[in-house]
Amino acid sequence: MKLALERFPSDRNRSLIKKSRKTRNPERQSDSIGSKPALPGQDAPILDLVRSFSLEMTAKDVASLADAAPMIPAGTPISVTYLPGETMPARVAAARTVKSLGFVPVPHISARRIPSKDDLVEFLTVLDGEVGIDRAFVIAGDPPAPMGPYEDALAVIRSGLLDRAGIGTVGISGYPEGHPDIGREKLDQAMKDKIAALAEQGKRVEIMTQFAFDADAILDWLARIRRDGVAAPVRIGLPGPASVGKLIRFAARCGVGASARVMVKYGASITRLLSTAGPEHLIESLARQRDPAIHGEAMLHFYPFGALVDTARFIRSHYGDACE
Ligand SMILES: NC(=O)C1=CN([C@@H]2O[C@H](COP(=O)(O)OP(=O)(O)OC[C@H]3O[C@@H](n4cnc5c(N)ncnc54)[C@H](O)[C@@H]3O)[C@@H](O)[C@H]2O)C=CC1
Ligand SMILES: Nc1nc(=O)c2c([nH]1)NC[C@@H]1CN(c3ccc(C(=O)N[C@@H](CCC(=O)O)C(=O)O)cc3)CN21
Repeated sequence: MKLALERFPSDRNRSLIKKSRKTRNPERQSDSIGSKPALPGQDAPILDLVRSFSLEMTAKDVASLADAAPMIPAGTPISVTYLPGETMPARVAAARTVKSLGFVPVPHISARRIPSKDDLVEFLTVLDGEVGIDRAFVIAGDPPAPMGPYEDALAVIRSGLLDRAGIGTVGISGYPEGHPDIGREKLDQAMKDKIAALAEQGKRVEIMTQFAFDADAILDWLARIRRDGVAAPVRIGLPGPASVGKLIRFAARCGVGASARVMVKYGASITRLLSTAGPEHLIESLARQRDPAIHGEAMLHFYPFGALVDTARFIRSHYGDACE
């Protein structure tokens, strides 16, 4: 906690930054008397949405997290993805780095990738003993069949092992655009079952969604799960700034829709694969259209896809006031 706070601009500097933001462009300021905000990205609906955002990293991103840390607010939850080909010690080391830099580690547990109960116990015991965690995210994982005893996220939750590591808040998945291999009814049922099982264990639940590019799909899905009685806070997954080629590659790999229509709306030029596209238009649309009475509690969860520094810089430069 201390480290990240120390890396923050001092209060004096912060007020200078705010002042310079306000006075940087007086013409734009006077525009804001009309319907347009003074600085895009710095008005209340957008800041409300961006505030309390979370991030994702892989075990490979440890070095870049140290570089990104000064730009990330202390206490930000940072998920550590459970990728194949990364070792358990590397995942634990990543969680330890997250914590030592003043953030909140959210290790992922990929049910289908856990070879045995002993492996899960060991992972959780080491996380508890060497890092100290309050949160985890439980996901089935991409393997078409389980590699060990856990068929899905519910099986990990029902194992009761999360208790041993002192985990109080458990993240589960959400799919604003559905899942290519799992039907909507099955996904809805799984979400309800996981929430019920976690409630029985006295755990807090947070839904962290698969990333998506389309504000309408996200808001429709949010409205639908709220109508179905799901009240848990939702972290809306969205990509950090990345080349259009990378966005399309990750979308294909993760089963996320990236139609030409949606990508153009997102602000990505699909004929320019090397150009960079960020989520600023998506965030703007979400902020303008969302209504807490319909969509419930919603925050943002950024997937940097290996570019943590770029994502942290993007958030700070576009939405600096949400980082205070
Ligand atoms: N949202 C994200 O960030 C990530 C999503 N995934 C994807 O999420 C899938 C499902 O994970 P959860 O939402 O936690 O599901 P879940 O554990 O809640 O399971 C929901 C239902 O789908 C079935 N199922 C689970 N994984 C499946 C798969 N790969 N293929 C076919 N059926 C499957 C389960 O048996 C269960 O009936 C993973 O398989 C993977 O494709 C994987 C990694 C990260
Ligand atoms: N169905 C599904 N499967 C997944 O594995 C998955 C999702 N969905 N949704 C998003 C998360 C985030 N995931 C990832 C996967 C890889 C990197 C990553 O950093 N990969 C490269 C570097 C990036 C690059 O290819 O340029 C690496 O070095 O491993 C990040 C996030 C995987 N995830």
